Amino acid sequence: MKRFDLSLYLVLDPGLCRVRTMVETARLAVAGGATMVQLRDKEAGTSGLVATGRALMDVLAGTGVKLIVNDDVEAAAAIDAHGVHVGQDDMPAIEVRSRVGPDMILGLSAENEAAVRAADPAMVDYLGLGPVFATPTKPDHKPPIGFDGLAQLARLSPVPTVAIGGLKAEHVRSLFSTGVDGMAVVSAICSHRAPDIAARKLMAMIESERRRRDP
Ligand SMILES: Cc1ncc(COP(=O)(O)OP(=O)(O)O)c(N)n1
Ligand SMILES: Cc1nc(C(=O)O)sc1CCOP(=O)(O)O
Ligand SMILES: [Mg+2]
Repeated sequence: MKRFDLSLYLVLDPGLCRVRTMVETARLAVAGGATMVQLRDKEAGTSGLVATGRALMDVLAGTGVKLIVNDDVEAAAAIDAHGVHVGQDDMPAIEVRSRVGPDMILGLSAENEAAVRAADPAMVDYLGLGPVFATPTKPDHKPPIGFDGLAQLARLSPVPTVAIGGLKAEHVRSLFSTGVDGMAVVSAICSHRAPDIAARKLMAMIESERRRRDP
């Protein structure tokens, strides 16, 4: 049984971390309550990802927070990361699974019903659903699905789900009423002047929303 908590999923972006390194941003965000971290750096190449990924693994050691590597299966294996995340246009999940073995967490993006229905729970551990809203963080994003589309996809999913795309603190209540298991953010934490404060506020809102729904 793989253990991971999608509640507050930080996706790192070196451009948006601005004054801090991704490693320092992750350290602060986890101190504030982030439950999962993804290393996403489109420019780094495998060797750059491996260097940053190893430093992230050091920072996350003992916290229980999982490190997921975006796109690059080779880097994920070299880092001995906890998992890898791929999209519909990346290496197919079945091939990723055959390369990383049964124990690594495998996340897959899904933006429509067909993609959710095609997800095989024997291969995939969670789905990233979105974008919920348009976002400048990923200029090539697919059409936004909104909360209604998100609720429909979450209902159909055979595995836990995390929503992504344009999500901020003011969305927590509506977001968790769709049935998703977590909220993935880039700018809401990376671009904040204090990533620990941003994460603490988001996590407090998530926990309060969960208590309200399930007292
Ligand atoms: C948690 C999560 N969900 C979705 C994505 C997007 O993945 P993908 O569609 O492969 O796009 P890129 O991130 O590779 O640009 C994600 N990274 N994380
Ligand atoms: C990495 C990513 N994937 C998306 C998808 O829709 O699959 S949207 C996105 C970027 C989300 O950034 P922000 O929280 O700053 O809006
Ligand atoms: Mg990808």
